Amino acid sequence: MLKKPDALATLDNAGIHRSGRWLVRGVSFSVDKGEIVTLIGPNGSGKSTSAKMALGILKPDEGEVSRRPDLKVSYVPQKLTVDWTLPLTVRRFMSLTGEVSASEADDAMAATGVSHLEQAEVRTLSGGEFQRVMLARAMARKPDLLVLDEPVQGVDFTGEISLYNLIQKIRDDLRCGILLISHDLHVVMAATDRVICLNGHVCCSGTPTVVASSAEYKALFGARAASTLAVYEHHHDHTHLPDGRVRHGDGSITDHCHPEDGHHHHHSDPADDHANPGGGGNRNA
Ligand SMILES: Nc1ncnc2c1ncn2[C@@H]1O[C@H](COP(=O)(O)OP(=O)(O)OP(=O)(O)O)[C@@H](O)[C@H]1O
Repeated sequence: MLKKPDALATLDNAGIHRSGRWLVRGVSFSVDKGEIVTLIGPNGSGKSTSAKMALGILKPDEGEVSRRPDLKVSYVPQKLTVDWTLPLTVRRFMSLTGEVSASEADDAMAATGVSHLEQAEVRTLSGGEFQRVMLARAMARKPDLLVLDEPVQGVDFTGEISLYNLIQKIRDDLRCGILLISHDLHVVMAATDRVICLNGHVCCSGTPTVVASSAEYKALFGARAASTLAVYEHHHDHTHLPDGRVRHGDGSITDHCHPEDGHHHHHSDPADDHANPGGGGNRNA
């Protein structure tokens, strides 16, 4: 594979062999500077294993993995092994490893909207607050490559949309590459440049639209899944006022948003509508 000058990490035909079997094999993809790459695939399909090769945590048993020299990576794993019975404030948690200065921690907490939680105990945080703190901690290190393993787990879907917006903002601010492992087969964030669909090997890859319409994706997940691969888009069609009322795009104000106005729905890419006749990729349907 020809190495691209902007590539931060490149997997070339990489495989991991454990306990007498290949966990993944023949995996090739790269993450470039400023790019968001999303890994999808069923449970056990090798998403985390592939991400760990990109990070350099796992060495491939065949094929090659290369990373830009001096690449700074931040990794938010799927699970943390921390003894949560110990009291630990968000502020302390931000700088546990000692790599982040107080002002870097301040900036990151402000960017992810968790400054007000500085003195809160980490174990008391809600799922969404915890994910934001994890993101703040990862971005404070100003990585070139940020790897997020299922960053929206335990987050409701309005929260998901705002987390996805936040991830996009981190990419834009830091100009870093982001490798995102998605917990949801059928929803990828709109800002994803490339989707890699894994099933022990790369099943198919490309833009979200290309992946949704590929025969391999349909064979793996079924035609129904293919017709519902939705792409998150955040439409600012109304704003929530502090008193709980809602101001709509046309300026009118109501007590709450109408269920039929598209609020909290996942919209598919308009360009994708032909592939998506079943209701605009609305996961609520
Ligand atoms: N050290 C190991 N030894 C043996 N098998 C392993 C090892 N690590 C992972 N596996 C197996 O490799 C496969 C791929 O695991 P991986 O965690 O990469 O999948 P995943 O796609 O991230 O899954 P999930 O969506 O469930 O998080 C799984 O079947 C897992 O049980």
